[in-house]
Amino acid sequence: MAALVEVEQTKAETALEKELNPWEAQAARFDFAAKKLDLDTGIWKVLSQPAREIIVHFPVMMDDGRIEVFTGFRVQHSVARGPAKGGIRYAPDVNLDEIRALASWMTWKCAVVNIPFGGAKGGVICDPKKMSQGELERMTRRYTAEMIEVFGPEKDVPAPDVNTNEQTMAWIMDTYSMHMRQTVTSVVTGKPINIGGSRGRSAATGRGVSIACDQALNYLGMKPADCRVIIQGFGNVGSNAALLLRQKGYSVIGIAEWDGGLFNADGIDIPALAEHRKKSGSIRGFAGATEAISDELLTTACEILIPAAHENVITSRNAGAVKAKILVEGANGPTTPAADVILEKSGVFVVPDILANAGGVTASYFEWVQDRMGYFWTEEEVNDRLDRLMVQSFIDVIRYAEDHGVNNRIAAYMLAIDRVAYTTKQRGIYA
Ligand SMILES: NC(=O)C1=CN([C@@H]2O[C@H](COP(=O)(O)OP(=O)(O)OC[C@H]3O[C@@H](n4cnc5c(N)ncnc54)[C@H](O)[C@@H]3O)[C@@H](O)[C@H]2O)C=CC1
Ligand SMILES: O=C(O)CCC(=O)C(=O)O
Repeated sequence: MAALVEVEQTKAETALEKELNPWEAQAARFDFAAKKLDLDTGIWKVLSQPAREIIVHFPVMMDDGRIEVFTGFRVQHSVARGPAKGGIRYAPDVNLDEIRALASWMTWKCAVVNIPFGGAKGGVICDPKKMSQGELERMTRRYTAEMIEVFGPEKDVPAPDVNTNEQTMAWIMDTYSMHMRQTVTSVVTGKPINIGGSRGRSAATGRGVSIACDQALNYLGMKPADCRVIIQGFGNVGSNAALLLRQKGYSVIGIAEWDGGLFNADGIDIPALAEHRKKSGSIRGFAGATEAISDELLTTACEILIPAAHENVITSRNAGAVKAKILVEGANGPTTPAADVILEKSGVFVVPDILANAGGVTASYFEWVQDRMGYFWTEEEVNDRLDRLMVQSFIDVIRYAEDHGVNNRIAAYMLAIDRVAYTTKQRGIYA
């Protein structure tokens, strides 16, 4: 048994040197952190695989009368600490390895912020940009019906992720409730407020990212007024982080989107940009900044870089050119293990995804709690609790990094694995 771990851990160290897909990247970091923790071999085996993987192929009637068959996934990595929790994404390139990685990151993320959930993620292979609202609704409802035994307030609680939103969650909640013959609001989080959503949830991931920036600055002895910020992705996470950071006195000088970037050395008027995007559907053509090449913004001089779009954008190809002092990962898995090695050598302070973007699931936890007690908090109450939890989690990760002499990412994994392993052992494994 010990020999198996040694072989796997040597593999992990080698894997940290080359580019990996998100699931391999997760596994390499998990193995590396597990080795540092001297994790029991049996528990290592339990936590190195997802507990459940569900794949469904289901028909949807398209607007023109055609029948299309879509493939959907739900992966539950762990339910040791509570019901599985995690978002659902819609994109053409969704695949099982990606969903596996995202599910396991949810396990670690919930453990880092110490909320009573396990980890899951779902996805459907589709191109939402090419689908009507009606098609999206029918696809969402059928996907939910296929997952009716999988989802549940005590089993698995979905939330929004890339290309899904409050409306998607409302459809899931309604479909689930139809099958249960009663309204079950706590089956999803990230819902509209009038049907059991929480105040503060829609902006919570961006808010958490902004708190992570404040904490990093505090730790490094820097001030918001001296900070230029560049953000990749102006969706839920990126736009809310940008709005809040600007309010706090940071200067957001660059925004990178899939169809082009914007740059203004004096700072971009973010509320005006959000309004422009709402009206035109794109950040392009915004009068308050000059056009920039999206990929080049990742390596433009700034104090804080926030990838908030998707995985594997900071790789061994561009990590050496990153000029930011601080990398705050709004997206899940934006940095590859090979890039980690380069960033560490150049002294970039990394706030890893499983800490930096944990504000969303934390507010989801608050929403689930409020739904179950049927009593709702003010936005101020939600934000105060979120703030306290994010600050404490940041302190916990930094302390772990200092105590164990590891970087912040490995520290966050170690802290999370330690908590999940403890609970897994405590619950026992006999059926
Ligand atoms: N929504 C949430 O509460 C949470 C989201 N995340 C992660 O944050 C990231 C973004 O998620 P959301 O903001 O929810 O998704 P979203 O769908 O609202 O926004 C994503 C944005 O990224 C842009 N984008 C796509 N490809 C791009 C590219 N190549 N370059 C630049 N921009 C690009 C899209 O146009 C869109 O504006 C994902 O990694 C997601 O898993 C993490 C924690 C919670
Ligand atoms: O709010 C949630 O439950 C999960 C959000 C999510 O998908 C994530 O943190 O990656």
